[in-house]
Amino acid sequence: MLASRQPALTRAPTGQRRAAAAAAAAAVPAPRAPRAPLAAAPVAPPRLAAAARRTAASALAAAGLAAPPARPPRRQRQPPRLWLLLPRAGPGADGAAASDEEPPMSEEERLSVDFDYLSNKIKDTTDVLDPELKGCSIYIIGMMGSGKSTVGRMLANTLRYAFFDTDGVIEKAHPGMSVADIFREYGEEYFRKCESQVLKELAPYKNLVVSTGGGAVTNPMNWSYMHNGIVAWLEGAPELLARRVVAEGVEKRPLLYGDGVTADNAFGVANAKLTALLEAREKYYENADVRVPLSGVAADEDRGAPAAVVMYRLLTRVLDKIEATKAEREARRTFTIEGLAGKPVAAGGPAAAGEGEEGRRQQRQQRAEE
Ligand SMILES: Nc1ncnc2c1ncn2[C@@H]1O[C@H](COP(=O)(O)OP(=O)(O)O)[C@@H](O)[C@H]1O
Ligand SMILES: O=C(O)C1=C[C@@H](OP(=O)(O)O)[C@@H](O)[C@H](O)C1
Repeated sequence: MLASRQPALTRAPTGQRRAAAAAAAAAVPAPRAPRAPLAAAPVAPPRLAAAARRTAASALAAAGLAAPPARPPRRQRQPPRLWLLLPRAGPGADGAAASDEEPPMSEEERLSVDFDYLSNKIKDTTDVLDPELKGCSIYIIGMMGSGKSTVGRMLANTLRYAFFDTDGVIEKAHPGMSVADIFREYGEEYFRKCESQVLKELAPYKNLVVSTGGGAVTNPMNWSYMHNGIVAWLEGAPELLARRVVAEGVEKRPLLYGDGVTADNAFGVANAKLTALLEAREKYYENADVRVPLSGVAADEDRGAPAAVVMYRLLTRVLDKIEATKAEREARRTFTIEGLAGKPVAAGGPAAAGEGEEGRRQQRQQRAEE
């Protein structure tokens, strides 16, 4: 097995190392066969995909995390019940009821206040995206507090994917220790090795949503793992992120906490550190396949868009990306040759323009036009 051939967590004390290796082995079984990178990867045979789903579910159970619900037939799916998270639509939300004085509600605002509207949009987008994704995993990157874990969990439920949070997996491999404890006890370098190991072991699997730690993007090896799936960057202003991490308690995030941080200066310190970190890391985040803005409109301007809206934005951007990639591939496959009266020709020349009777008819017509 991968974990036993290659000690996963090399610097922990022996007892912990054994526990960590066992947890890592339980969390991520060895891949059966090496996988090609995403762009070239064929869809896994159904049995392999089902096996990956099963192993991911049992890995979750082994890690003490809730397994995703069994996947019901697509047609029986209900939209997620999110109305506790979002205010119900007010007057004017349906556009028609808006009075003359009220300006019409923008699409973005409507998504934030009209649960039924958002819910239908999520369902429609998921129905189109699902067959296009073909089980391709999604990796979520972004700074601390951008909502990677919150949105990732929601996304996994929506896509019926298994969910992994790299910080969470590392904590499970170190029973009783938080990320902050691991930083304090073994140092950041050790933590980064664990982070890489988790990404490496998850990389061969499909049907996963993986929320990464904010610093995972700085290691180039991690990109080689994450590029087995689609990488989405949750992009938000440091001030918004600082408000969130302070509200949650900065002690949880060792890079924002330390001597001299008090309740009074926590926001200022977090804001300054997040600003500096973002400046240093932006060039890495920019390698993402899709960028998902966190900005909110109207009443959400200060707190950012609700998590369900962020997830919807992510879904639409992933779909756009897949469609753009397909169109690009198609454009590369067909091109025109001067003198052929602007007729598109498939890659490989006129002989490859088409197959069967229609292909032969096209070739006859091209020859006649020449
Ligand atoms: N869209 C959102 N709107 C409001 N609060 C959010 C949103 N997304 C996340 N949060 C809150 O921000 C904090 C950090 O979120 P989390 O998902 O842990 O971020 P990350 O995993 O990127 O560090 C949590 O308290 C979470 O509840
Ligand atoms: O930005 C970073 O370097 C870190 C982000 C944290 O994860 P979140 O982004 O989930 O807070 C965690 O991995 C660790 O504290 C380091």
